[in-house]
Parts: sequence; C-alpha cells; structure tokens
Amino acid sequence: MQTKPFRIGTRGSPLALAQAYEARDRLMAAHNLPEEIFEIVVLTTKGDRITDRSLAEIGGKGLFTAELEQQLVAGDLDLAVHSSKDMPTVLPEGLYLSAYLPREDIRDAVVGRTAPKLIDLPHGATVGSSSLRRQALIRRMRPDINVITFRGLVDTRLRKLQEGQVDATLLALAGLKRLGKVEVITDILDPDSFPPAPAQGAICIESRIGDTRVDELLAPINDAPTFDTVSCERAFLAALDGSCRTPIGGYAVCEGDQIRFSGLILTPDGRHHHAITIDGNRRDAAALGTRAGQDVRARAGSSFFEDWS
Ligand SMILES: NCc1[nH]cc(CCC(=O)O)c1CC(=O)O
Repeated sequence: MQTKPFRIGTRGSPLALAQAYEARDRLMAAHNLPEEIFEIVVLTTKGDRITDRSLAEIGGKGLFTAELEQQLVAGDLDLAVHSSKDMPTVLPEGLYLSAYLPREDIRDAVVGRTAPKLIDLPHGATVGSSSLRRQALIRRMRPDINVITFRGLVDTRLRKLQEGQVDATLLALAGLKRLGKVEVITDILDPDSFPPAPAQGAICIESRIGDTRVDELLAPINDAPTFDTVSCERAFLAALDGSCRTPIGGYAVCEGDQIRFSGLILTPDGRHHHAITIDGNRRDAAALGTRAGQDVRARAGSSFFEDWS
C-alpha cells in the first residue's frame, strides 16, 4: 500500500470526531500504519450551523453531508466518516458507502429527570426530541406527553434537561456510549415497541466509486453483518422515499446466512401505523428492505404520507 496520506473528512461535533478517530484507529491497526498516514480534516456543515430549527424544516439530512461530499468529489478528501442514520438514501453521483464499522447498540436511551422511564413520567410531562420518529413513538405510548423540538449537540440537550426545560429526552445509546456518557441513561427502549431509526448506531465511510486505493484501505475494516443490516434498513427507507417528514423506524438482525427485518411507519400523532416483519437470505438484504418498504407503502396508501401533519 502507498503511504501518501489519506485525508479523512468529518464534522466537528464531539460525536463526529469520536467516530472519525474510531475509524482512523481501526485503519491504523488493520494495516499497521502510523498516525501520520491519516489526516483528519474537520468541516462545519450547514446542519451544524443551524441549530434552532428541526431538520425537516431546514431541508433534511443532506445538510450534514453536503460539504464533505463536495470535497470528496473534488478529491480534497479521500474518505468521509458519518453516522449512517444521517445519510440521505440518494448519494451524489460518483460516491458510495464503501464500508461500515462494527455496529454499536441500535437502541434509543431515555435520559429522565422527573422519572427514569417514559411510562412513569407525570401526566402532561414535557419531553424534548427533534426526531419525528421519536416524537411519534412517544405520542403512541403516551398521548398526554407534550413533545417539544430539541436539537443541538448531545451536551446542549443534556444541559437543557438539567436546567429543567424538559422532564426527559431521548438519545441514541450508541452516541452516548461513544461520548462516554452512559451514566446519564435512566432507561433503554425495546426496539420492538420503540424501533430505532434505520441505520442507527452504525458508522459508515463514504468514498469515491472506483478509488481502488481507498477500497483496499477499507476492505479489512468493513463489518459484513453491519453492511447487510444497514443496507436492508436503508433500502426500506428509500422505498418509502426517505422523506424526513414521515416517522419511520426499523432494524434488521443477521443470524447465520439469514436476515430478519422489522419496520414501522406511523403518523406524527402516533395514532396510526403500519408494521412489517420479513425474513430472507443475507445475500438479498437490500432487496428485502425494498420489498418491506413497498409492502408498507402499498398498505398505507399515499394519503398516509400527506394527511396528518
Ligand atoms: N441525528 C443525530 C445523530 N446521528 C447519529 C446519532 C447517534 C449515533 C448513531 O446513531 O450512530 C445522533 C444523535 C442521537 O440520535 O442521539
């Protein structure tokens, strides 16, 4: 392998940096390469700059990735490290998700101030979350809860909680683990009643199609079960058009050469939903996710995606 430095792009949030360093450390270990071979390049994205409105309002997931992708296409970066769940289902031409690191825990965690569990919060309690999926799932479980938009860095959200702005908030367990903050967690939600976002807990690497030097670099750190489960989940999202405006949850699990996917779409008020569980061969992971999405979409009908907001 050549030893010209690899430029690794990342956002500058503490979580993004932790993920970029994890990817770099795995690359160093897999190839027995020194730190100097990797240069971590930190970019600020539009999604980082605008923190007072929900993602759906300001234009969706691509806001966290556009700057990194422009530099990948231009050749100023060799790879970019992302949270897979923040990745749009359609990538710019010439780029692809070339590797996935071994997945962290996929579940959502509760950080409760006035009660540890969502079911025990006082009547009419306020919960902060800007995720449409989490908002809808909370309302399904507890229609009396007042859900307010709550964006920003993990530390900002925890500070707002401490200040008493909300009774509880929800965060991805994976992010809290990567930041070394698991001690704030008061409950962990069962993925069957509270499905995570597709691709939650998985770090992916985006790079140029046909860049064999980078493909060879990444091959030994790619985790096959994560690649298959996330490909299945992202195909589900894509079949439902991945719009930021529909609450969508779902996760896949591999066992031997088999994969099982469970997915859910719901209305923002949490009152209506359509669910699916589907099994197949891991070879067909993406096709399975597509079929699950098409099935749910057909059962829900087009009005499901428009009528409720
Ligand atoms: N949208 C923000 C985001 N993107 C990825 C994670 C957590 C880490 C992961 O799921 O891999 C988070 C924070 C959160 O949802 O609490």
